[in-house]
Amino acid sequence: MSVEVYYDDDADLGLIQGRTVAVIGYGSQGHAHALSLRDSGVDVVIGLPAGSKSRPKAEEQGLRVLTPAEAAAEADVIMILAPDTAQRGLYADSIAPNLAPGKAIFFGHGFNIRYGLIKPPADVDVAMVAPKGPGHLVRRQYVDGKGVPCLVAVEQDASGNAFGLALAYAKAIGGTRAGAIRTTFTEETETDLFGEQAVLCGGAAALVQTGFEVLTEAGYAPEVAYFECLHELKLIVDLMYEGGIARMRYSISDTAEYGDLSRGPRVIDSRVKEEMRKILGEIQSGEFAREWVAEDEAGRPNFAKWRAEGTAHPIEETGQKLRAMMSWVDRPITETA
Ligand SMILES: NC(=O)C1=CN([C@@H]2O[C@H](COP(=O)(O)OP(=O)(O)OC[C@H]3O[C@@H](n4cnc5c(N)ncnc54)[C@H](OP(=O)(O)O)[C@@H]3O)[C@@H](O)[C@H]2O)C=CC1
Ligand SMILES: CC[C@](O)(C(C)=O)C(=O)O
Ligand SMILES: [Mg+2]
Ligand SMILES: [Mg+2]
Repeated sequence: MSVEVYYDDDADLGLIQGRTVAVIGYGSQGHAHALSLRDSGVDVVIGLPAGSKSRPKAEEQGLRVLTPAEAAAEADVIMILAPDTAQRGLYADSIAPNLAPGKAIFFGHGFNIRYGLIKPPADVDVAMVAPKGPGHLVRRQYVDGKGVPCLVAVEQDASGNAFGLALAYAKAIGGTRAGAIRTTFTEETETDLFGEQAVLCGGAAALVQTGFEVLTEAGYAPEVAYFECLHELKLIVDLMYEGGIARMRYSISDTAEYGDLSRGPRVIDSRVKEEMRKILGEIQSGEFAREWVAEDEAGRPNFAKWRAEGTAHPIEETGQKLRAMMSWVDRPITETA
């Protein structure tokens, strides 16, 4: 592999155990980082606004909860795990006034640093520890004695040991058990945004909805269309996840494989690839970030409209009815470990 990968033996847990870490936000990532840091012997304090609905959850887990400003003032390392759009205001109001030389500010995603929305002073370390999985899986893996691979990056090395500190943090949440890959804020941010827009969320959701529409508009039963376009996707993705596209093709019938090889490139054709390049260009130029920040500042009118349209899509009603028949779909991955 051409990337640098670091494991438990490369990381010194002592570097983080001697510090107080403020985890700002207690959602998907925040709860996983905070609980695993604590279980790794790190002094943890949670930063949440007074009215936050996450407060009772953190307190029930025995964590000390302060306001973001109070937590940032106490901490040596401040991990920002609030929503990306909240981070700029949070930083200006609560974090920046409580930074001091020698402190470190950490992120779980590089958006605000990459697009210059947060500009920390030169005398603090700026690093990222970004698990490549949802927070609930990060926590579940840690509890099981395993880990989710992490991306680790340093944007600013004021102390001279920012990378060591970030690796220690990754070890404390189980990341170096699986492997921590060194990257940059730019690479993590741009690839993360591209992946979620073009392939994982945007691309996959549009593919599923469009396939469902083509079948139902042609008169096929929505229930049958749901099974073919959404339900079985998990089976196929699980095969790819376990052994790549080759493993999936090995497992399916020859009829399916011939259809895949001969028809797939007609669906995802050169026009789609060109559109993907355009989307990547908008991410690289900052156009997407400017659009999203403006949309958020305007109260998210398009976001709300598109979200409502997605919820009203006929595939959702069909899916709700069918999932009620599936006794095994009863443990959402959002359940706390
Ligand atoms: N979801 C994931 O699996 C992944 C997320 N990331 C990154 O991790 C970061 C956190 O995302 P995620 O865990 O999904 O976020 P969530 O939306 O799950 O949780 C956000 C948390 O921040 C709190 N919060 C909201 N506003 C503020 C504020 N102004 N100050 C302090 N806390 C606030 C929320 O409290 P309340 O309950 O009151 O709303 C909630 O506890 C993001 O940068 C994201 O890109 C990276 C990899 C994967
Ligand atoms: C794929 C979506 C993601 O990038 C993630 C869970 O990694 C996100 O921003 O939520
Ligand atoms: Mg991601
Ligand atoms: Mg993302």
